[in-house]
Amino acid sequence: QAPPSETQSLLKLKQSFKNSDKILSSWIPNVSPCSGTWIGVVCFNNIITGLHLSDLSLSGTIDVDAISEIRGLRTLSFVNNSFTGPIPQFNKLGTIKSLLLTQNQFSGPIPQDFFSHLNSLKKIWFSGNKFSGDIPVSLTELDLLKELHLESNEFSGQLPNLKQDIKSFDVSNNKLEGPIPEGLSKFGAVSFAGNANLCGKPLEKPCDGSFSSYYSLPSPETENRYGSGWAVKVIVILFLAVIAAIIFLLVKSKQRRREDDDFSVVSRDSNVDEVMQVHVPITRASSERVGRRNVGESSKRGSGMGGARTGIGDIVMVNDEKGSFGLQDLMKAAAEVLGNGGLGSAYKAAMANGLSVVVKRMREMNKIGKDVFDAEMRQFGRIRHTNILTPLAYHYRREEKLFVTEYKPKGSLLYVLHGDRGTSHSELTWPIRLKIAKGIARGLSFLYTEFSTYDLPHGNLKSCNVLLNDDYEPLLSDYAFQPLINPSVAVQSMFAYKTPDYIQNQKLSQKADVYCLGIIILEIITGKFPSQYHSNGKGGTDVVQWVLTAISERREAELIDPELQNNANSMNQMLQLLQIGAACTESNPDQRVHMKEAIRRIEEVQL
Ligand SMILES: Nc1ncnc2c1ncn2[C@@H]1O[C@H](COP(=O)(O)OP(=O)(O)OP(=O)(O)O)[C@@H](O)[C@H]1O
Repeated sequence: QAPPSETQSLLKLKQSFKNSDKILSSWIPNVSPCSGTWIGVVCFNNIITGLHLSDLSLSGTIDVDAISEIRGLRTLSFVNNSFTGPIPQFNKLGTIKSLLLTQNQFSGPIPQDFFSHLNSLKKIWFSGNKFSGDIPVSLTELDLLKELHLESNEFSGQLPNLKQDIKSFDVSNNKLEGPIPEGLSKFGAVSFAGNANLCGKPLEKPCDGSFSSYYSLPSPETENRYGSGWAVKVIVILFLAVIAAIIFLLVKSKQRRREDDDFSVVSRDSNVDEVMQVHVPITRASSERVGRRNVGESSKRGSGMGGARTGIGDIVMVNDEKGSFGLQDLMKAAAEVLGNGGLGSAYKAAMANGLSVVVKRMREMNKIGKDVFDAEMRQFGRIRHTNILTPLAYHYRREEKLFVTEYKPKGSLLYVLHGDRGTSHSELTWPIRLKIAKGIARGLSFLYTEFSTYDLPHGNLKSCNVLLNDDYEPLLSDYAFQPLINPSVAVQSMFAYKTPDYIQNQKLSQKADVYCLGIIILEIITGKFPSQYHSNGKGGTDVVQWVLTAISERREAELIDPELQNNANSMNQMLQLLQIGAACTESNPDQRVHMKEAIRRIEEVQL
């Protein structure tokens, strides 16, 4: 039991939030916060060690005094909520190790001495807010700091000289300027991208004379040694280099403006944008409601200027097994909105040559340079496996990337399992469901070889990312994206980040993919929509908990989808698959089966 005073503190904290009555309805006085029922409260040996209040749409104020009364608290997460205003006084929480505020609307400067008494801090994630002003210099005092994520804010000024042994670092997309301190130059250029005035290693932009104030001027001794003639030569060379850089940038920006214009048809069609706000993941009818339209029709600018100037080069084909197409073909295609997922919006384009494709506008991949993106896409384009959806083409712009795949008329496993309960659903017999489970396992086995060095060879495995061929052979999509996506967005939109591994310990390994596989298996066998797919956990069935309880009470048979009842002879095999799903969703990743073992066990299940 947690001390009663700490229960009171949490209830005080709850009061400080808006709308918490519903969202934190599980926080009630007569039940211990460590009973396992209080949403977001993490305990170890009945000591409250973490508050993981992510993805809950919380807003209002945060009663930091109440939090400071919880003595064992080490992790505080408010990731992806709606808090606004200046940073709360978290600097009162002297023993905190992880402070995660990513994706809120916090704004304004952070006091320079904010971190001075937070000596235990290891992880600071403030990305995706509106923090401004200088990055606090007191960060340099945090000896234990391992992860610092400040990307996508409005920080300005110079980077402090951080000398700690930081493992994960990102300040991209701010307004920082000046040289990158030597201790930080070990991080890749993507960690600094989107700051127009940063210079030095690892950016390709050397610090020129305009930043001379950041460097010590040559000492009189050096002056004497080389003489003033040497200084004049350096100044002339620098001057010429600056002129050359300006000409280069002018030419580049002209080119970029042209690329932007070329793509105006697809990316700036205001009507398409408007309807793409609607999230329509399950019913196919929803796309029909939105209606059909020729994408090129609604934008004069696009059908005119874009059409005349663009060539096939605007779309880069990485796999031409279905034939080649260009931007013009896409512009003339009839478009239907399919949905607006976490990584971007998707629409179907039916081209005149009979080929229908899905164009996915990927948001928040702006960390990636064109060359790296091109190399990744070409690697994806070379994949040939029965259970993997190979992309056809891509389009790269700085602010937006498009990803084109073949349209699969049967839709996703999510749609077939839970969508309009039409004929497709009744076709989901036990043999078909087992075929789907085995196909998913084979696709994963392939990805685990092809992307074996990735932390997350899939990373976004869920039933809407399992498409079905006409014969129900499954095809995995949206795989291996993690290295391409801005971390703050990955946290919000990739399903691996919704696993207990990440929610409780902010750690991700290949075991997170195993957990996601487990959810799909339980979904296939129970026919239930997993509550895990909702970011606030509301709606659907908590399949993991339901299966765990039923197995411990030896009521497994009740879990099988009633629509599979007439496959009674295969009951043992269904229970065998259910047990694999349960093993994959074991909450402790160390005790969870490995992907290889899970795949082997799925392959063993007989009809
Ligand atoms: N190639 C495809 N053929 C047919 N339907 C597709 C195809 N690709 C995606 N879809 C469907 O279009 C809808 C929108 O897809 P999208 O990938 O944008 O979002 P999502 O899968 O719901 O979420 P996320 O972005 O997290 O993967 C989904 O229902 C998906 O199953």
